[in-house]
Amino acid sequence: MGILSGSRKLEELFTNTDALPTESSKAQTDTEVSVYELFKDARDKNLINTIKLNRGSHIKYVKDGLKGLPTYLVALDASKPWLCFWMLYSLDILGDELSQDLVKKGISTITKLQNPTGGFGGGPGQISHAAATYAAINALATIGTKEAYDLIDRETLYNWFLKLKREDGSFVMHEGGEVDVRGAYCVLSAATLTNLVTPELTAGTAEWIKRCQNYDGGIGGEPGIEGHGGYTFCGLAAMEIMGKTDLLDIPLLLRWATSLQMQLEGGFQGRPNKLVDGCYSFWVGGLFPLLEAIMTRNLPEKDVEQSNSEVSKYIAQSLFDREALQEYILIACQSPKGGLIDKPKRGADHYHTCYCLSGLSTAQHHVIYDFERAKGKDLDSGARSLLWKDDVTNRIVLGDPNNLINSTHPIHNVALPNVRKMIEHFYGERNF
Ligand SMILES: CC(C)=CCC/C(C)=C/CC/C(C)=C/COP(=O)(O)OP(=O)(O)O
Ligand SMILES: [Zn+2]
Repeated sequence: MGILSGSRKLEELFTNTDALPTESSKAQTDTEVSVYELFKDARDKNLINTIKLNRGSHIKYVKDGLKGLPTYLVALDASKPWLCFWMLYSLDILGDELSQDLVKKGISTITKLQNPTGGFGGGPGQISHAAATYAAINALATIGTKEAYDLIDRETLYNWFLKLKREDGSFVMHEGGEVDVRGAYCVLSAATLTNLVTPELTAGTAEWIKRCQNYDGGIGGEPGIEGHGGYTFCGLAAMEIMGKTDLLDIPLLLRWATSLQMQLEGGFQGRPNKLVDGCYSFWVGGLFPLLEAIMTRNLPEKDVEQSNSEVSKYIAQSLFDREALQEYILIACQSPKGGLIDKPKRGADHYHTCYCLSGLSTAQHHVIYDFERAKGKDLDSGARSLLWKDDVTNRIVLGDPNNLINSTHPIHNVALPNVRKMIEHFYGERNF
């Protein structure tokens, strides 16, 4: 179906029959057929304004998953920290307080994954991996207790980070492993939360990520590779951590990202001409708070001060269709059995549950960078991560007002207060 180049509400699709797919243009893929039918049904029953997030059944899905964790772990043997993160984060963002028992289990699972030579593996006895380490640190941030923070051996972690670093500034995913932009993001996100970002760690990395941006604006896994939402998020967030987004072509990236929101579904593709998938609600949807902050920061002073200026108003109104994304997630991505999904007719899994919820949170909240507080100060990456705040005056909650979930941090994808708590723990009192 046609690519949505501007913001177009699905509501418009429902009231304007010209905008609906015609016999000749509709039903090009199974996803489009299912989504079309689901949306038509929702329109016929006038459900859009009362549509509900099935919070209770998603919480139950995650909790049942936690009970069955030993079974999952056979199939997903190398993904233990990811499962911990996806599940604990999903509960947290849905507003379900983590029980003492869960906190204890989370800490004991992650303790067993830490290697004496630094970093965390995907399972006990497995070599350390950048993605597993990122997930372990995010899970510990979500648990949010002193015991969770203090299990991290920062000295060996830092030395291991340096072992992943290559001369050209890129990072491998594990010793002897493949290079890609996920490595830079995973290392720098984890290093920011644990106060380990140094000039030695970041030397050359921004220049290497710049080489991963393509002619169309998207960022690929490594230089010369097609851009993809997952890698683009990693590249942009890593650049933001280093304060080096000026090296990227931001207008081109913005154009690429906006073109991935589909008119029919309201959800995002991960790259042009591919299918919409619920997880890109975060990997692509999550680019917009970062892009908004970067563009606002780059505005000439007069546009910022003049709050009614066209350009700052345009940026503040959001760069993507926040309602259409919520429609896709709420109508097409909720499994009737609990948990969230890639697209209709697929089964739920914990990865899609986590990233559909992160995307929902990003669409509901307007999380902004407090650049006024940053002005004129030379802040480290931890201090900059603390400057993100939830602009409560600009929330959009589609359907039932109880659909509102907690806000997530645009760089780390951990609930905002948990990022604050962990940074305050590792950096001490921040004076700015
Ligand atoms: C922090 C971290 C580890 C981030 C991971 C980011 C992420 C989701 C990367 C995706 C990589 C990729 C090329 C998927 C394409 O799969 P596909 O061809 O099956 O999917 P597509 O058709 O939707 O492109
Ligand atoms: Zn997916």
